[in-house]
Parts: sequence; C-alpha cells; structure tokens
Amino acid sequence: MVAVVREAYLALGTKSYGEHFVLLLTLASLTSVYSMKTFLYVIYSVYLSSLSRFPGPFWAKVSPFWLVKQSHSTQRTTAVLSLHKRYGKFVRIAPNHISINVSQAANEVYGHNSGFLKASFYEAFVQVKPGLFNTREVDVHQRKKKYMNPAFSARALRDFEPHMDEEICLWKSRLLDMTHGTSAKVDFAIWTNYLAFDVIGSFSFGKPFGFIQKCHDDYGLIQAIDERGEVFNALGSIPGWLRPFMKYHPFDPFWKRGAMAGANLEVFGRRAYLERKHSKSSDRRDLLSYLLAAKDPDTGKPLPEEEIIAESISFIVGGSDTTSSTMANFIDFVSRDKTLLKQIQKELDAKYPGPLGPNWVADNATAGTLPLLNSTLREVMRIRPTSATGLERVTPKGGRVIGGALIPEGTIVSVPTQCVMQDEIVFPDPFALRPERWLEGNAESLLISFLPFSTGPRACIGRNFAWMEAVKGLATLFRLFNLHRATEAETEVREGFFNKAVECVVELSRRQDS
Ligand code: HEM
Repeated sequence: MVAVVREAYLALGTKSYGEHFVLLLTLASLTSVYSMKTFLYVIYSVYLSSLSRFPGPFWAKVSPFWLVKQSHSTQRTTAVLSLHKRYGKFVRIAPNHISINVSQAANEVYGHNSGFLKASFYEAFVQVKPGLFNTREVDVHQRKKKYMNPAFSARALRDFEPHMDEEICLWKSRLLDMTHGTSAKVDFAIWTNYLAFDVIGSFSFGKPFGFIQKCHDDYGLIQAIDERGEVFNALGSIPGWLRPFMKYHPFDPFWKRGAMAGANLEVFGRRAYLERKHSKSSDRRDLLSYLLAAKDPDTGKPLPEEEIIAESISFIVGGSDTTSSTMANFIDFVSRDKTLLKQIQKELDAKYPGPLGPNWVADNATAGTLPLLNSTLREVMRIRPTSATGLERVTPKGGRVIGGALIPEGTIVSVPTQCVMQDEIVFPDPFALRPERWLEGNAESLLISFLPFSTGPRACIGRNFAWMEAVKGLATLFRLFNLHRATEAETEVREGFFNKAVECVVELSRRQDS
C-alpha cells in the first residue's frame, strides 16, 4: 500500500490532468477496497461469526484492543466483571474470546482431563525459554512437572521450614527494632515483599536476596516485577506478530517500561543462577539442586542451562509477589477490624503463650491448623484474590458445552476466578468477610468454589509453600504486634497478571509480652 502511494506521489509531478485523475481514482478505489474489507470483517465479526450470539461491547467483538485497554489500565478483571453484570453469564471480551461467569465452568475448563490448553496469551510471558508456568504443550509440561514436584513434596517443605524460619525471624526482628519504645508506620505492601523475596531466594537459590537485611530492594526487583506483570498482561491480548514491536510505540512509554523491566529481571535471574551454580557445594536441597540434578527423560542428559534459568526467573516472579500480596491483603483487612484482630490474637495467645524467645517464630504444624487464622486467610483470598483474572484456555477439537452453552473449537475461554469465589449462591453475602462460613457444617462443600490457586493440572505448584509462608508469617506478626490501618480510604489495587495493593501502611506497635 505504502509503495503504491509513493508511486502515485512521484507520478503526480509529471502527469497530465487526465493521468492525475486516473491516479486519484486508483487511490480512491484502493482505499475503498480496504474500507470494504474492514466493513465486511466487522459485519462478519458482529453478525455472522459462530460467536456472534454472545453479547459484549461492540469494540470487543471487532478488535482485541478493548481487552488490551483494560489490562493497560490495570483493571481488567473489574472491567470484565462489570460486563457480566450488564450482559449476563457469557460475554465476548475479544473477537475470539468468551468470558464465562458460571461456577461449574471452572472445573469444566481447568479441571483434569478437560482437554483445554493454555492460550497464546501465555507466550507473552516467556523469558529465555518456556517454563513450567508458560509452556503450553501437555507433554512438555508433564516432563517439567516430573522434575519439579519433588521440590514441593510435604517432606521437602518440612525440610525447608527451618530456613523459612530464619527469614521470618529476621523480618520480625527488624519490625521489633522499628517499634522499640514507640509505634511505627510500616508499609506492609513493601515489607511483605521483602519477606517473600528473601524466602523465595532461600528456597530457589539456597540464600536470601538480602532485602530484609538491608531493609531495601537494592536491585529495584519489586518494581521490575510489578511493571513486567502489568505490561506482559496487556501484551498477552495483543496478536503474537505485533508483540515484539510494541516496545517501539512512539507515544506510549508503558510498553518500553515493560520490556526493560523484563530485561532487568532476566539479568537478575541469570546472575542468581550463576552465583548458585558456582557457589561452594552445600547439602541444602534448594530448588536449583533439584533442577541441576534433573535429567531429560528423552536424552538422559542434564537439563539445558537456559531451561534452568527460565525456571529460576519464573520462580522469582511466581513465588514472591503472589504470597506477599496475599499477606498484605490479610493485614489490610484485619488491621481495619479491631474485633477480628483481638479474636485472632486470642487464638494465637492460647497456642503461643509468652514469654517467647528472641528466635521464636510460629511453627507450621500449629499455625496451619488455627481455625480462625486459617479461615480468615481463606476469606481474604476469596474476597480479594491475588489471582482474580480469567485464566485463558483454548477450546479443544470438536468444541465443548461449557456452563450449558456450546463453545466452538479454537475459541478462547476464561472463567474469572473472582466470579467463582464471589458467587452468592455458594457464598451468601459474598462481599462480607465472614471467617465463620469456613467453620460451619457445610464448609467442605465450599472448597470446590475456592480457587485462589486455580485447579487441575495447571494449578499452582507452590500452593502449600505459599500457605505455609503466609500462616507462619501472619501468626508471628499478629502474635507480637498490634496493627492499626493508618487510613480509612479504600485500598487501591492494581492488576498485572496478579492483583497487588498499592500500599498498606499500618500503625505498628509491640504487644506487651513481645
Ligand atoms: C498466595 C500465593 C500464590 C497464589 C495466589 C498463586 C496463584 C497461582 C495460580 C492461580 C496459578 C495458575 C496460573 C495459570 O493457570 O495461569 C499458579 C501457577 C503457578 N504458581 Fe502460584 N501462586 C502463589 C504462590 C506460588 C509460589 C510460592 C510459587 C513457587 C514457590 C508458585 C509457583 C507457581 C508456578 C510455577 C505455577 C505454574 C504451574 C503450572 O503451570 O504447572 N506460586 N499460581
């Protein structure tokens, strides 16, 4: 097209009036051909395609950029939920994408043997090589899972607990230092990050990154991961061929920031891997030791270095921001509710009576079974899930009936986790934080709709690890401190692939026997 226009321009200087007329007519016809094509595409998309029976905003039916815009504004799930309120259970949120707000659909799409595979959205998250999280092929995923599973076994987690304790102990000491003889304003959106990053550093590479030690993120890693999450989440909805060019967008620095954040994370991941590889051998069974010892089942050879680096990066991301956001949300909710705070502390005092030594940290065996602490954590994860979005999957060959509607093969579908966990039929008064609902007779039956870690073969491999870290960290914090949220205002949440509170400033003071 550009070449034709240039030809026409060059020619205009030398041609007669009649020839000018012919050229202009040619240009006009070309423009009309393109306009006609666009017009036909719109007609097809809106009225004739097999998805045209599903309602949705006009722009979402004809272009992926409606969804890109929502992700760009870091409010994708909120926007999709408001569409469900307006249009009902099935909404077309992109030309080939149906969002489904039907509880049972979560199992139909994500459950074992459903046949739904991850969509090309996940390719936007690939760094170095596809990792456990973003690989799409079933056989590659199964191979990876085989060598990753042992690092997450009950035994491996038990062995790791003393190392987790070291980080939680240092964390609480820092908080105790800050509150010596006084109270302090502490932003737990940052401090839960320090803890989670050091814990995942210790778990993956055998030593923490040193955030708690320095009370600072020297590498700018937290911001890099936030920016990367927001930009990659938006890139995922952009057609694959266009993604590499987005960083050159002349008017919108958002895309370039994401590319730079991704590059910084890659440098950090490579360095952490190399340091660990060349460190003096230790008998610590960290994640890297499992990966370095793993053999490719096809070739019998060790895993390629690039694959290990890709997994390292993926674990820094997947294992840090997620747990820290969940803990920050818990702190946010409970520090606003004095009655609940006192009840949780009463439960903790009974199990951990004072005096508590300087190295005391809540143990998993006890903290993991405290009824109120654990049911409050469930409620927080249900009301403000860290992973709220509809996870994108492709409908398998032959199509499927999902939530009662026939979905043609090749269609991208997603079931927003937040919808499932706030279904008022399953959870009456869904927006009220009611820990009791998990302590009543029918609590077991609620678990099927409690999906903060997703479900099926692609569910979170780190869920037990995350739960252990959260209950230990929170039990230690609430046993030792009083927390009072320093604002009445609603907490602002930004959504990348995961949700994250922008701040969680709390007035922190020591309890009497801490
Ligand atoms: C509260 C904390 C966490 C939440 C809410 C969470 C949530 C999730 C969710 C919803 C998925 C499914 C994603 C999808 O299908 O696209 C997932 C997958 C994953 N998570 Fe987590 N996660 C948490 C903590 C962790 C931790 C601590 C680790 C590592 C130590 C981890 C590692 C992973 C990995 C590797 C996957 C991909 C699994 C696969 O595809 O087989 N996550 N997580």
